[in-house]
Amino acid sequence: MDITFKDVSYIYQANTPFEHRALSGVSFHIPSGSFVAVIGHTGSGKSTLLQHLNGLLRPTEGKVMIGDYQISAAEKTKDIKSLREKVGVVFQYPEHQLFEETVAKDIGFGPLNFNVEPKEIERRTGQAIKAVGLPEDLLQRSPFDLSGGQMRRVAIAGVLAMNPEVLVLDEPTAGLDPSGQREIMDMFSRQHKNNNLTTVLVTHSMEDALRYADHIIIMKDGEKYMEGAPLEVLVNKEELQRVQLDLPEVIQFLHQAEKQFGKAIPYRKQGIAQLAKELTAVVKGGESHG
Ligand SMILES: Nc1ncnc2c1ncn2[C@@H]1O[C@H](COP(=O)(O)OP(=O)(O)OP(=O)(O)O)[C@@H](O)[C@H]1O
Repeated sequence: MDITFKDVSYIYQANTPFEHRALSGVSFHIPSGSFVAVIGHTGSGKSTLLQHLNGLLRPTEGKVMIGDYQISAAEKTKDIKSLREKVGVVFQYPEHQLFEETVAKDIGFGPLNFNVEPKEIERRTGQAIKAVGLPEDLLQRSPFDLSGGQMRRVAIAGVLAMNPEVLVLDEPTAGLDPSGQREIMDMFSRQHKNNNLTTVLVTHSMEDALRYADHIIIMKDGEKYMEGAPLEVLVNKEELQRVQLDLPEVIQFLHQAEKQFGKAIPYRKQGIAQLAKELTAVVKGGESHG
């Protein structure tokens, strides 16, 4: 589904002494099928922005459009329940929301709420647990007997079992070990491609933004600071430093190599082995030319 923000502002606790403007005049368009990373310093408004995507928050000013749904302060959104069926949100630390007696019931909770038939719930539950890389024999266990990483996967499986068209991910790998982080992000990337999803990821990892996203939105103090293709936005050291963000490590490395060997190696998301080859060629080229 296409996602459009038109001059969206959001004020927490408006008209109280605690009023806080978390978003100011934010506009962007995400075409259906995109994988977008939203990055920005702590408090820049990323989570607030995400919560507009399934109508959990309504803009104080402006308008959010998701497919045919419109969310604004002025009008009531038609059929918000069906919007929530289509937009799956993985909140930060989603395992804190597990509560059922069995893993199967937790994964099937969302579809059950949307009146999906029991046979279909069973089918989706089986599919979702496999998708997150857990064995089916965990289905009858209590989610509270599992490890933290397994609980995270169960919570994610619950979102996948809704068969969403839009996947909204708020730092979904926070607190996992590095191999778990990579597995989960690769799984989201597969889901995105195989199910033709529109994915919006909030992350503090510049590496993940570079590796997985095809479009980047950078937030600063509640405003959109920059947006564009990863290889335009994430290579701009000065602009990133202004919002206290670092270049992704691979870009830092290539900048350093350029300083050292006097020749730039353009980054095109080539893998480590290919980069090593290109770097070797630069080093050897340097040697052979004296
Ligand atoms: N319920 C709330 N009431 C008042 N202010 C809030 C509320 N939730 C968030 N804020 C404020 O709104 C601003 C934006 O918060 P938000 O959580 O969207 O930022 P963020 O970029 O997601 O931060 P982080 O990276 O730390 O998760 C912050 O200044 C925050 O303190």
